Amino acid sequence: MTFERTESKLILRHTKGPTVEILWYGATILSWKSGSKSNPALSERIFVSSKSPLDGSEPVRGGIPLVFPCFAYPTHPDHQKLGIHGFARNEYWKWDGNITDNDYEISVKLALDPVPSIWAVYDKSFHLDYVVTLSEYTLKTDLHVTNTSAAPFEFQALFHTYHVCPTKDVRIKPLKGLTYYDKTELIDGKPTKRIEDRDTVDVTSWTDSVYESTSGTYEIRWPGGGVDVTTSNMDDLVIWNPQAIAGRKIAAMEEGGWDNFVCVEPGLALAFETLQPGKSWVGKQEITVR
Ligand SMILES: O=P(O)(O)OC[C@H]1O[C@@H](O)[C@H](O)[C@@H](O)[C@@H]1O
Repeated sequence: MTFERTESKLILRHTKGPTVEILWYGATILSWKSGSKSNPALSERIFVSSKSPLDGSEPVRGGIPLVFPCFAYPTHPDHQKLGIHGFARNEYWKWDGNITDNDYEISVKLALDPVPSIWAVYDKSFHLDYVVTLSEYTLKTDLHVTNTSAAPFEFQALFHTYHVCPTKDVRIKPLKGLTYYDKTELIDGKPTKRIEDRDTVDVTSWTDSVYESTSGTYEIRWPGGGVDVTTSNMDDLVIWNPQAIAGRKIAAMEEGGWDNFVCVEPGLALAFETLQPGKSWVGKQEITVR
């Protein structure tokens, strides 16, 4: 078990072989190599476009970008100066310690506090902790939000996880019966509200769906593989894949990249969480290779 801090990233190494790489920029998880119980060979579980800059000039196109304090373009009056998905994914995070380091798991903490570039666009005082834990077949991400200001504030948060998979074959469940907002079909600029009637959801065409009040436990499967995702305090789930039609408009997306991932994004994406002064909130994601 060990971890290594370089100028650009933090690397975790589990004694059984799995590794995780976290960029200081955005605290973005860039890589998770893990085997599974049925196939111990290590393979990459997180997609990053080969065209993505990793130098802090723009958010990583892939990985697990952290979305805070607004999901998508801002709608809340407190967020009007923010860009899409807020600022957490495009600020440099700081090392905040090694929590556990044993044969079972290794766990580290990164932190983000307001800096002038954040104060310029957001006037709430906050503290973010990001705890990343690696065990043999599982990656856990915990985002802690603390209100360090004198008044309540409202926020959204989300793990924008790009799972490596064969896009045409991947299926996600259980989402049947849930209300979702389809952002690929706008009516008067608003996503179309639908009820999911499929047992399993695919991303064989351009998909940008925000599911409301989800179960918090998901199965992502493709022939010969898959992952299980469990979450805590993340009420909604976004399923996104741009396919060629929207993917070719993204400069940092490699040609055909959309064939190799699905974004399954647990978060608070629709309503806002209210946090009282001095209080903390924790949102969690746990991904286990099948
Ligand atoms: O291009 P970005 O800012 O990384 O966002 C990618 C996608 O992120 C998803 O979460 C949104 O639902 C999509 O609408 C958006 O296109």
